[in-house]
Amino acid sequence: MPVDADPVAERAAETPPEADALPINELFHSLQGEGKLAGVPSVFVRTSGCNLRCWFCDSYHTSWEPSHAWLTIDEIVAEIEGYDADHVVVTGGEPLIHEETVDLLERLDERGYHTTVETNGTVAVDAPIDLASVSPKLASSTPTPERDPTGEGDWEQRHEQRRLDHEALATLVERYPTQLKFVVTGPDDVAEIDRTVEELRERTETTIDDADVLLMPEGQTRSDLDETRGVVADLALEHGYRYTPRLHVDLWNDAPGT
Ligand SMILES: C[S@@+](CC[C@H](N)C(=O)[O-])C[C@H]1O[C@@H](n2cnc3c(N)ncnc32)[C@H](O)[C@@H]1O
Ligand SMILES: Nc1nc2[nH]cc(C(=O)O)c2c(=O)[nH]1
Ligand code: SF4
Ligand SMILES: [Mg+2]
Repeated sequence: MPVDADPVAERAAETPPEADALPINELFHSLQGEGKLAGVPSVFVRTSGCNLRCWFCDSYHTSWEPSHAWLTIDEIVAEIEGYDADHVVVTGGEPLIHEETVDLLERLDERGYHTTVETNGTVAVDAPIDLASVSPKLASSTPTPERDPTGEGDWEQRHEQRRLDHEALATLVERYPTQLKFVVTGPDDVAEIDRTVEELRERTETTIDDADVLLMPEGQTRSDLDETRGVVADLALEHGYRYTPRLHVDLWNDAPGT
């Protein structure tokens, strides 16, 4: 359920409290829609704020136009404990730009939760993470002036400079069980996926199987996915990578809190 419609929002501070806190855009219970754990009931904690600006970002209100309430780590943990779930997905925005995300992950680990972190792979942290769900951003994600949803085009260069950090990616792959989940817009993306995976294999001792490389169709809505999912499934088959659906979009389209 989005924070705006949640009772927590009524208690939540609009400015950062003194205690350890995170800017939270939404906190809800759903089925993990993406990746190796697709279908698993999970609590989602969505932080606000991102260091990138993908033109296609399906969480516009955490990146292009961030909005949030400040919740203390205590409040977030209490809210999570109110659901009957043992999996927690920490996402954003980019959750790893906030130091306090590490504190949240430590508290969840102490309580025995399985944690997945959805990250763009540009920030390496040291935290108890059970699955690093890393989604490195390809050139096709860059907000060129024609694609920038605000029409300004002023994030193009910053996004381009930051989107791939091979050192951070290698650290994440070495530290955590990892899935590499690439958003695919079409066949032209595959060459950059091949190069990125190769570069990573050269930088790390850790084995990266093709089955750990997931191709996910770009699409914020069912009708977007109607255009992309077949093409991306065929690319996965052709190149030996894994396909991941966007189960939540198939089930609930682009409804918030799903
Ligand atoms: C909103 S992001 C938040 C986490 C992190 N910033 C990242 O990009 O990995 C959550 C996931 O949604 C994916 N995503 C965002 N917009 C998408 C779109 N239009 N189509 C498919 N996947 C998308 C991201 O690549 C990432 O795997
Ligand atoms: N159901 C559901 N599964 C998801 N897996 C990753 C998500 C994300 O936004 O990070 C997401 C999401 O927003 N909803
Ligand atoms: S990195 Fe993630 S949250 Fe940031 S703009 Fe891209 S998809 Fe959105
Ligand atoms: Mg999402």
